[in-house]
Amino acid sequence: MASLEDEEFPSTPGKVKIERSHHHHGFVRQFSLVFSSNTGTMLIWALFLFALTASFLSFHQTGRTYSYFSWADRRWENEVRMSAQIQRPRGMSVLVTGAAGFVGSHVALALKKRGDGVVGIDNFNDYYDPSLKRARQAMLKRRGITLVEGDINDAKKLSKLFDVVAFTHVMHLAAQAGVRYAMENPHSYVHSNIAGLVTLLEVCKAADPQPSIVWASSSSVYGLNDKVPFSELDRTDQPASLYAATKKAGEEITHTYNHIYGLSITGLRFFTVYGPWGRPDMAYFSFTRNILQGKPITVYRGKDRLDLARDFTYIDDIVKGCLGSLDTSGKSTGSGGRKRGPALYRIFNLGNTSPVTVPSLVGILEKHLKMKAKKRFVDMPGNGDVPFTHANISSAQSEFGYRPATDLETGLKKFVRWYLSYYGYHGKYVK
Ligand SMILES: O=C(O)[C@H]1O[C@H](OP(=O)(O)OP(=O)(O)OC[C@H]2O[C@@H](n3ccc(=O)[nH]c3=O)[C@H](O)[C@@H]2O)[C@H](O)[C@@H](O)[C@@H]1O
Repeated sequence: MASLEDEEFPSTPGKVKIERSHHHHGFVRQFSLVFSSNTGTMLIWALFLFALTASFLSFHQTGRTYSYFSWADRRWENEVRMSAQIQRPRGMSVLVTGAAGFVGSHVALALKKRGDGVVGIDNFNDYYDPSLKRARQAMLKRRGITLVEGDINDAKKLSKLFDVVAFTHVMHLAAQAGVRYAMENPHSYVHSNIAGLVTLLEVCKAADPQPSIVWASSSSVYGLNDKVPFSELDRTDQPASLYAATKKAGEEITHTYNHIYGLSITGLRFFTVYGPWGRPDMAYFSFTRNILQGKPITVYRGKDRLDLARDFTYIDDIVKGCLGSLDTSGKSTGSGGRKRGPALYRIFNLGNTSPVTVPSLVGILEKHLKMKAKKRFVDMPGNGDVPFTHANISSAQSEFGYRPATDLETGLKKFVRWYLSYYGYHGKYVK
């Protein structure tokens, strides 16, 4: 299915969005061209082609605008509907963007497990090894979750999904992540975290009923803020990386959609999430790989050789926070492009509330791996890193009982166990 989907509907970065009306205009333009030519043969040919197209369309027509695309045929629709089916009283049907990603795959599984309907979408980009994303997809598939291959910039594909399923919620986790990579590929951040976000919001705004939206912001929005622990009320106007800036922009953009169109929006500021099936670009993951392969690791140090620290948060805690947010998000209030009343707009920190330094992280990994790391200390390059993060989580705690339960030592043990079972001791499958 995926390959056919690709052929019919390639979703590449920078691809121009085609509005529904453009088809119509194109058609009219073609027609007037035919009429302006004076050759009878042309006219006959045009009529013949028109009849052919019309019969093709009516044959495949199911009352939906784009049902004649083969990726969106009956079989495809049924599969999507099945995946979205709710199997508990008062359950929800959730569109999870970035469902082949680290947090996305975990959240999708947790929702399905408790009886909610789930459909995923992911563009399977190669920011990190796509085979890991495919393995997550296979895991979701085994649990009855369909993952559609597509980019969140593809408005047509998103609208089609909303035509097929009246999603009650969107868990928006598709993004260009990574703090330091923003210097290498700035436009990928704008593409996914800004343009993609707006496309998704436009589709959600137009959907009837509108879904409630929960999405991933980032602890990095606190930037150069040095008041600890970070509270949602602290200033977030001094981002240290383009990544952080695009997440901050997302918070402002979602606010406008809440304000104008009545979309219920919850932004979650994740604090350095780690765990099984994690992201290979993150420090705990690449350190593990390098330690096992006997390769050196680079440990950054801050000003005056101060250790950097992160409020590392275990994936299961983050998943609980995501589900808690979905459960308390209330309804969107708009329809037909206008809001009918106020809708929730919320922002929560989801952290662990106990920062750990990077050298301590390495120490824990050494212990679990029973191997010594070859550490190279390097002064923190000016590439977007912040010296430390530390979440105040009282807001999420009082709103939906968020209470992180896994410390770094325990969480990394689970990660290492997964890593060894997935890649093997020698990491021979690691690229
Ligand atoms: O909290 C967040 O919102 C962010 O958390 C992480 O960003 P970061 O905390 O920088 O996570 P890592 O890239 O795993 O780095 C963790 C620590 O290790 C350090 N590090 C990283 C890489 C390296 O080679 N050496 C090294 O010492 C970093 O400076 C940082 O202090 C994620 O990668 C971001 O996508 C996410 O948005």
